Amino acid sequence: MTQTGVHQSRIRVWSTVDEVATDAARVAADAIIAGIEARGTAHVLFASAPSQEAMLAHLAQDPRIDWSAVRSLHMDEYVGIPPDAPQSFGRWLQDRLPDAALAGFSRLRTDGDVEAEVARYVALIAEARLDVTCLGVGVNGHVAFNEPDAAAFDDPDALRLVELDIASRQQQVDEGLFADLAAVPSSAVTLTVPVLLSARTMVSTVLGPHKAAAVAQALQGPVSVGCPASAMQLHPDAHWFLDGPAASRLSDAQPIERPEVAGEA
Ligand SMILES: O=C1O[C@H](COP(=O)(O)O)[C@@H](O)[C@H](O)[C@H]1O
Repeated sequence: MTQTGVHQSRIRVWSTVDEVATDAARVAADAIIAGIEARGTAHVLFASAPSQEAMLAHLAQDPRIDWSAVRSLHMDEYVGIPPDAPQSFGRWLQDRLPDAALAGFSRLRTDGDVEAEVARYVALIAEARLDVTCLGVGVNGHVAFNEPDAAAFDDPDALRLVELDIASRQQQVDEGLFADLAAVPSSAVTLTVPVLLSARTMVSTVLGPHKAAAVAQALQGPVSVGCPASAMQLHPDAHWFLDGPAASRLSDAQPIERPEVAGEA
């Protein structure tokens, strides 16, 4: 697939991180509430990343959400990381979900029998009807740990063991999560692209100038495993929430809402 600029993704650019986060959380909340209204329970897939911090803080405080009716899953985990390590994606999410959501949070543990844990999590995913995936994009265009040229958009597996791209590992250092490259695990388990995209709604929150190239490639480049985030062009209900620096390399190839510009909302 090499289509470019013909997709229906909604792109909104805001001036401040708080505005980005507020808008993204509102759309995620609407999808969660719709899931609860339709089926009594909503299933949400969360990324565990700094870009998601403010969005999740707003979402957690949304008084419209009955968190006891929300089933939360996460996307990926480093292989072998201790469950209480601050870099553990499962711990990151556990620390940020509201208390009422914790009973419904299924954590992916990789500190024991990884094969058995993958089988357990695959079964959970198979049962889930995902209402919304909340994610960001890596500097190299990865989503979860689906790395450029290693990801498959038609992957038959739901979860797989992957080696991390050097750019992904360096990103973790640059974000202050690990002291140096040697400290970043080299492998992880990740939900695959078809699973991420199986949610009814995609809420992609991307911040900062270091993401500008990946955002432009994802939204205005070809749909290609060279940029795994470009798969979102194929999703019928994908929403992108960007700050100005992250959006700085986008052209006007498709409509971009810029409510941060007075009078243009
Ligand atoms: O959703 C995701 O986004 C992050 C990129 O966000 P950042 O906050 O770390 O800059 C990505 O690394 C992660 O794998 C993905 O799941």
